[in-house]
Amino acid sequence: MDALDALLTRSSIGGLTDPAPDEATLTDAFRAALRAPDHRMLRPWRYLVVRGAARTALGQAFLQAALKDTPDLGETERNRLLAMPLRAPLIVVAVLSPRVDDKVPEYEQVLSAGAAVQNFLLAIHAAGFAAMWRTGWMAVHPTVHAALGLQAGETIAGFVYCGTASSASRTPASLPLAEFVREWTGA
Ligand SMILES: Cc1cc2nc3c(=O)[nH]c(=O)nc-3n(C[C@H](O)[C@H](O)[C@H](O)COP(=O)(O)O)c2cc1C
Repeated sequence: MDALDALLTRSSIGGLTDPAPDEATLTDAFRAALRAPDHRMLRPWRYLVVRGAARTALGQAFLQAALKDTPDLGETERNRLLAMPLRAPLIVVAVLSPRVDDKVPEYEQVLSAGAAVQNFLLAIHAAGFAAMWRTGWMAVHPTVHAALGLQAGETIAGFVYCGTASSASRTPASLPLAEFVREWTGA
C-alpha cells in the first residue's frame, strides 16, 4: 500500500480480534511513531504494550479507578470495565511525557504526541491490521496512571486498541474540501 492510499483508506475499527499485529509490524509502527514531527526533539512520548493476561490487569485498574469514584458500582458496570481491554488482542498505551522547555510549550508536545499516534495507526493499517484510538475518563484517572507506572506530569494520549478487523472495514467518508480549505490571499 502506498503512503497516500494508507492515509486515505485508514479508518478506526472497533471490532478487533486475533491475530494482533506481529512483532515486525509493531516494530515498524513504533518506528513510524517515533518519526512524528517533534520541536527540539524533546521526545515527549513513550509507549506501553499490553497484551495477553496483562489486559486483564488493565481491566482491574479500570475497575479500581471507577470504584474510587463510585464505591457502590453495580455488577454490570464492574464487568463492563473489566472486559474493556479484552476488546482487542493488543493495546498500546501512548503516554504523553511533556518536557519542560523554554521554547516548546506543552501544547506543541501534545500535538507531537498526537502525530505520533497517527503515524502508528497508519503503519498498523498499511500492514493490513486494524486499530482504534480510545481515551475516556480512564486516560486521565490517577489510579490508572499509578497502575501503569506513569510519572508526575505524564498522562495518557490514547489507548490504541490493535488487532485484525473482525468484519469488513468501511470506506471512510470523503469530506468536501471546500468546507475546510480556503485560499488566503492577504487581502
Ligand atoms: C484523542 C482521541 C481520543 C479518542 N477517544 C475515543 C474514545 O474514547 N472512544 C471512541 O469511540 N472514539 C474515540 N476517538 C475517536 C476514534 O478514534 C475515531 O477517530 C473516530 O471514531 C472517527 O473514526 P475514523 O478514525 O475512522 O475517522 C478518539 C479520537 C482521538 C483523536
